[in-house]
Amino acid sequence: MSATLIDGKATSQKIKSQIAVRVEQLAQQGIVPGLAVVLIGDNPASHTYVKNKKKTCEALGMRSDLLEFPESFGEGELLEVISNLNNDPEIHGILVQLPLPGHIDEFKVILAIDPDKDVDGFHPVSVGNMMIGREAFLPCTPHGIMKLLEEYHIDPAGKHAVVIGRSNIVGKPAGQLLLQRDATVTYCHSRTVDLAEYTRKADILISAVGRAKFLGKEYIKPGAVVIDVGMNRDENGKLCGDVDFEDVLDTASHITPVPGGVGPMTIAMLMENTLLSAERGLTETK
Ligand SMILES: NC(=O)C1=CN([C@@H]2O[C@H](COP(=O)(O)OP(=O)(O)OC[C@H]3O[C@@H](n4cnc5c(N)ncnc54)[C@H](OP(=O)(O)O)[C@@H]3O)[C@@H](O)[C@H]2O)C=CC1
Ligand SMILES: Nc1nc(=O)c2c([nH]1)NC[C@@H]1CN(c3ccc(C(=O)N[C@@H](CCC(=O)O)C(=O)O)cc3)C=[N+]21
Ligand SMILES: [Mg+2]
Repeated sequence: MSATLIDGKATSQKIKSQIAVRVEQLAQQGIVPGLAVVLIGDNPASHTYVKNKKKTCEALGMRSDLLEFPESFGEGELLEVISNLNNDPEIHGILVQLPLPGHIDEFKVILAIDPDKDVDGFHPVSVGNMMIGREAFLPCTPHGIMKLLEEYHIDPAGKHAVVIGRSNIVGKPAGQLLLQRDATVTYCHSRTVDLAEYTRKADILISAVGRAKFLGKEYIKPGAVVIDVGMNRDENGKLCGDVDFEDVLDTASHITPVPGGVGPMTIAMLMENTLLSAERGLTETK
């Protein structure tokens, strides 16, 4: 039996068409959701993602400003850019593409973003609100994963979810959102002893490691749902995930492809957060 493909591309299209309707409703009130993407340096992968975000914004009738600066851009200058965006009423969302050059303190930069415009969900206020189950901008990749599970009627309640990776932007919040949906959650990371011992007990396996074809079928419990967050290049330079897709196809019950799985959902959730921010501006006076 071959696993069911979890189609992130199709699911993200569906979500984006719903977003487009709401963008149109806002337009009738003279509001255009605006996202500012700040990109420092010339990491080619970052450029691809950022272009993707801009294209999607425009397709949905949203405004997207790309602010590009050289690798040598100073921390103080960046903080000033953010302060200006915080005060710009036409900007509803601010995304600073990570990673930042080594001379810039990432935490300081995230802290400078107005939590009301924190569409990445990386600000400690957003993280804290998410942790205690209050309203917050949810981090896009973990939120996208939850939407995929929902779309495929996979209820995490009572399941054992194993998350490989504990970064602040993917692994850690992914485990939290699964916990909120009543999964029993195990985190694994580079210091985990005998990884397969854990992953073979996973009903839902989330891999956010960043190593090409890291997981073969010996890591997978028969019938498991496999969510592959990894974005890697294989030996031929082709985009691939952490999971050896072909190898696990007969073991897993569901699997996300790379590309076409989690990635497109991340972008869709970013658009949704930006829209939500613009909609909130209507009901709140500041
Ligand atoms: N599809 C999408 O939308 C997105 C995809 N990505 C991709 O997801 C991947 C992860 O991203 P990110 O979380 O930012 O990456 P990080 O490098 O920040 O985190 C990687 C995690 O994997 C763990 N790890 C590394 N080696 C092993 C190992 N041998 N066994 C078990 N765990 C290990 C690390 O452990 P430790 O903490 O101990 O170092 C760390 O927690 C990347 O490929 C990235 O490109 C990222 C964001 C969005
Ligand atoms: N502040 C910040 N926020 C982020 O959300 C953020 C970031 N920094 N830094 C980098 C990571 C990575 N990330 C991806 C988003 C979309 C795809 C995506 O669309 N992937 C497509 C393929 C893209 C391609 O063809 O290259 C897919 O999987 O189908 C991938 C990766 C967001 N990130
Ligand atoms: Mg840095």
